Amino acid sequence: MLSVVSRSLFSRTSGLGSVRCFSDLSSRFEAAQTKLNTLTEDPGNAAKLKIYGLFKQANQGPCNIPKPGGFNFVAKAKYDAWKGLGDMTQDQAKEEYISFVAELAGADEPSPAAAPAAGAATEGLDVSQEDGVLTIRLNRPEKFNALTWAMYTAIGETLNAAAENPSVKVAVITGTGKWYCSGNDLSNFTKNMPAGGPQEMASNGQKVLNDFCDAMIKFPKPLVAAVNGPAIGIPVTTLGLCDLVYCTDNATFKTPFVSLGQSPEGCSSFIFPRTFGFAKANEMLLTERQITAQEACDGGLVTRIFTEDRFRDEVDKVVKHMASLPPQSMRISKGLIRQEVTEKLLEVNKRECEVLRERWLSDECMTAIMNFLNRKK
Ligand SMILES: CCCCC/C=C/CC(=O)SCCNC(=O)CCNC(=O)[C@H](O)C(C)(C)COP(=O)(O)OP(=O)(O)OC[C@H]1O[C@@H](n2cnc3c(N)ncnc32)[C@H](O)[C@@H]1OP(=O)(O)O
Repeated sequence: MLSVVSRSLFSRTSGLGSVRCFSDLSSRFEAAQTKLNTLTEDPGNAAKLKIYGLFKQANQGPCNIPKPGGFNFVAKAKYDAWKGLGDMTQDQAKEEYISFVAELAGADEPSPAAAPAAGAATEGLDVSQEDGVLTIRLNRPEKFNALTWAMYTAIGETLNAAAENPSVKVAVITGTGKWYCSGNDLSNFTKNMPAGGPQEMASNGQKVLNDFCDAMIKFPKPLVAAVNGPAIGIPVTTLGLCDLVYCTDNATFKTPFVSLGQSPEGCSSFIFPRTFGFAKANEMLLTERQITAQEACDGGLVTRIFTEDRFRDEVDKVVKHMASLPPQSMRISKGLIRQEVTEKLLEVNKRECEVLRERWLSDECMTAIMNFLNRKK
């Protein structure tokens, strides 16, 4: 019977590395070792063996010792924990070690992943994390999940925190109820009127939107949109900033910026022509035609379509699989895929927000907004 893996083993795997490295990964690895020593709860044998194996792999690479013989069950358990990591690279083992310690530390105290809880404290937003998957859920179904300024800010801050939190491997944005999101809450323009009047409101809105889209552009891990129903406006345009987009077969996509006296945002002025081609992009951005899930998938904006009854399970399968993969390789791969466009998207976002600031002060926009808000009177 495997005797309890001694705490001394545990402490041996958490001593500070003798070689002081100065790469980011090495310093995060060293910090994780320090963190391990502060845990107050014994994580159990399985966790200690996992830590041991990852520590050996991180420092020495694949297991290079003979299997212990006889009745030394602890030595055999340690050998198996190390050998079982196969040819995982030292960097991957460091990342896994960091993530696992963050998860163990999460049991002791709020990990940076809990920082998104701030998002959860935002009305209309639920933020949760499980098995490395951070879920940002738009939750104001009575308004078809329309986005308030506070929601934009909280989503951006949540993504920025998750970017630096090793226990978050993948982020998902989705909606509650029948709608994914009906876009910017058009009452934002009246509810956010500061003492400085429309000029100050427009400048504030410009920063809120710019920071929100920048957070999506810069997010270094897989960002997945789970489009659970119809979408209008910014939730449609920012799909181009996501790495994977799944939708239900009843989802529809519409971008009515011109009729609202506004202009494209979410980098759609750059991404849509390159996704759909100019003719189809113009049909969306200028004629405002609503397109179906199939058209969005055929056009390359949507990765895959699922029927409503299978949607959540199918998306869960994909995101949990990605969350189980080596995080360093995932981060590097996404960086390579995005490397040509990231700087460009930051520039495009800045320009689109500058133009929108001017649009929000225009008579065309104010008239359109008032017409919407007064339409039921
Ligand atoms: C920081 C600033 C960032 C700015 C970024 C800019 C982004 C650009 C955009 O997003 S443009 C797109 C904006 N969205 C829209 O134009 C959609 C407006 N809504 C509608 O057209 C309709 O409400 C509908 C088609 C979504 C649904 O119509 P339906 O008739 O089925 O239902 P209601 O109209 O009665 O809606 C139910 C209640 O939900 C409220 N609501 C829905 N969407 C919005 C919205 N975007 N803003 C504000 N409120 C919205 C609607 O007012 C109803 O509420 P009520 O019951 O209190 O009247």
